[in-house]
Amino acid sequence: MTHLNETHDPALRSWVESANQATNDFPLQNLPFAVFRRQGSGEAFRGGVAIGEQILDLALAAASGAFTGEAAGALQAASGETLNTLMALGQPSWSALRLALSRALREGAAEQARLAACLVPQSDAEFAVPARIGDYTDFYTSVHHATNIGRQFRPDNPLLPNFKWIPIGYHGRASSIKVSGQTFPRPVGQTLPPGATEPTFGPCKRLDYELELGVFMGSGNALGERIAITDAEASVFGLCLLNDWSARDIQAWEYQPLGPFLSKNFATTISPWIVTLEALAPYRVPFTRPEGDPQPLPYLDAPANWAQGAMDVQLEVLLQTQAMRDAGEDAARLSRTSYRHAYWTVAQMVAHHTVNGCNLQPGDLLGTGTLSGPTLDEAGALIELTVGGKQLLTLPNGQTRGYLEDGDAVVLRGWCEKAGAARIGFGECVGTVLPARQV
Ligand SMILES: O=C(O)/C=C/C(=O)CC(=O)CC(=O)O
Ligand SMILES: [Ca+2]
Ligand SMILES: [Mg+2]
Repeated sequence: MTHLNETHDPALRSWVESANQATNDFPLQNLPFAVFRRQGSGEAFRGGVAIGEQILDLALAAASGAFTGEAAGALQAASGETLNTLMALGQPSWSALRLALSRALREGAAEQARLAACLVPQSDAEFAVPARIGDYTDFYTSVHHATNIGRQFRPDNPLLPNFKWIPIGYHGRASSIKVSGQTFPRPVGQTLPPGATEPTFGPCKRLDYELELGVFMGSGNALGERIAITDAEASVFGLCLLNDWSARDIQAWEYQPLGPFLSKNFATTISPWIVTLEALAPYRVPFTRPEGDPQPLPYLDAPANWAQGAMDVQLEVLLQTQAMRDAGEDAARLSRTSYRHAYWTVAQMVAHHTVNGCNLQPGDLLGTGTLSGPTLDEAGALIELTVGGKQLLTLPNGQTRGYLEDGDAVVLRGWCEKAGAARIGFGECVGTVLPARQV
């Protein structure tokens, strides 16, 4: 599955000075992809790779003839308005491009003069959704989230018996996925007030976020074929941050028997940067299950999945209210966890999704599901942190929250760090709630 190579060497330094700062999300060992243009320029969007505080413009780099061979083909494929063409090329091409970028951005590289002319400061850039997302599926891979939220929705039966056998998911909505910076009006819809027998219509009163990672598919599979668990990771292009905004009161009324519908399809926000699985290789950790839990069925089981199927990605959620923004106060942290606690891995999600011959295509997006850790302060949604809105959170400025209010901005962050490896980060995923439209 994952192999460390020269691109992971923590001693590597870049001629882009800002990439060498220890706290930076985008050192030479990361090299995540986005689609960007200069803010307000009206230029075409094109692929870019983060390096320190800069973006290497991949269209300009391709035009400069910087690379040869497979890396040059991959660079060309990353020059368009979406990364789908690059994603479709497959893992050997992504890896060839990563190696060429790593070498060309290193201190002393012969390409420095040519590529220095292809840098755009991130502070001058605006981003787009990095791929044309044909389909979006959201999984439910955290047993802690499933148990906590199950207590709210199904007090008698919080964790349904299929959870430990099937990576549960629902088909989401691709059209309302937007990039970090998204604003959206509070959704309106039907809800059943407590004790009532008939629903009412109006603005959502229980608006929530969900802390997730998004999985961008690369090469995918043909209709009727399946991706074996042992091939699954090679078909994945990379990971981003994902906020699956959720209207809990709408959800509670509509979700049986077919699952979430209008409660989750009004907005989904993703981070601009996609961190490749190759960049995440140093942060792979063993996948574990509690003693006595079922062995996965054979199509969901592989030795490599146990050995290093999980990933230690640190995650946090922060909130900045309108009052905090007006007072110039930073966002306050609500919770922190790690992706390593997931009950199903990326490889299991892909193997399961395709086992019936369903085709995943380049640019398709899978959500991991809400990533809650084992303790309640590691929860990835307000419905868990506030126990259904009943135990209010107090923010540093004294404001309290059960669910989200208008003007609230939710910030997701992700990063990996440990001794002996370079720290790499995902940047941020920010979205802001606006007042509901007139109903
Ligand atoms: O347990 C339920 O009925 C509902 C669960 C969710 O709302 C979560 C969902 O979107 C999947 C996830 O994020 O884990
Ligand atoms: Ca979700
Ligand atoms: Mg959503």
